[in-house]
Amino acid sequence: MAEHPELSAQERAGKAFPVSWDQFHRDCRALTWRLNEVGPFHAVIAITRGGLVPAAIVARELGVRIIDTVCIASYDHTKQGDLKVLKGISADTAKLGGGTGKGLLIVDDLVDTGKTGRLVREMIPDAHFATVYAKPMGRPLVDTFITEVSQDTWIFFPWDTALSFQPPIRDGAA
Ligand SMILES: O=P(O)(O)OC[C@H]1O[C@H](OP(=O)(O)OP(=O)(O)O)[C@H](O)[C@@H]1O
Ligand SMILES: Nc1nc2[nH]cnc2c(=O)[nH]1
Ligand SMILES: [Mg+2]
Repeated sequence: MAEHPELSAQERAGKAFPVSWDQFHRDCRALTWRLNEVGPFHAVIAITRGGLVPAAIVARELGVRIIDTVCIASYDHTKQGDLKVLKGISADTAKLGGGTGKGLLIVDDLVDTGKTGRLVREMIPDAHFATVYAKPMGRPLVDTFITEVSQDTWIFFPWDTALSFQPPIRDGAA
């Protein structure tokens, strides 16, 4: 990853993994089937912003109505900078997790390098950490995930993309 610092993470990734709304919903439901065996959970904590969408689906399926956020900014589109915690978990949620996060479920869309996940884990080490997708570097940080993609893959989420014309494969389309 560090060989071409001038390139964005997406440019270094090379491979594209586009995910449709339909596929994402399906993968979130598959994630919930696994989490249902681990819970129950007192609350769901979404790592914003990407974690908001899976958190809504997972919380609906698990019947959890207490949803909190940890707001972290790092990637400026596709370049990762220093992580900034803009908002931590609320005092009410921290109390539900006994201070260490026991019985709390952290949800994010993906782990890549694992930097974001590691930061949140440090805040509440006993919480369960679930993501929909995982890349090898971040995978050891996650307790439950659905699909692993290679480190050189960039995942395109449906809220970041739109339908557009693609040239035929014969003419050089990816
Ligand atoms: O494992 P890492 O290398 O830390 O990367 C994973 C994080 O990167 C993305 O968030 P991003 O910082 O792009 O913010 P966003 O969720 O607001 O889009 C993604 O949603 C994860 O939270
Ligand atoms: N959309 C998106 N954001 C990321 N942030 C870190 N890795 C990724 C990725 O593969 N896709
Ligand atoms: Mg994110």
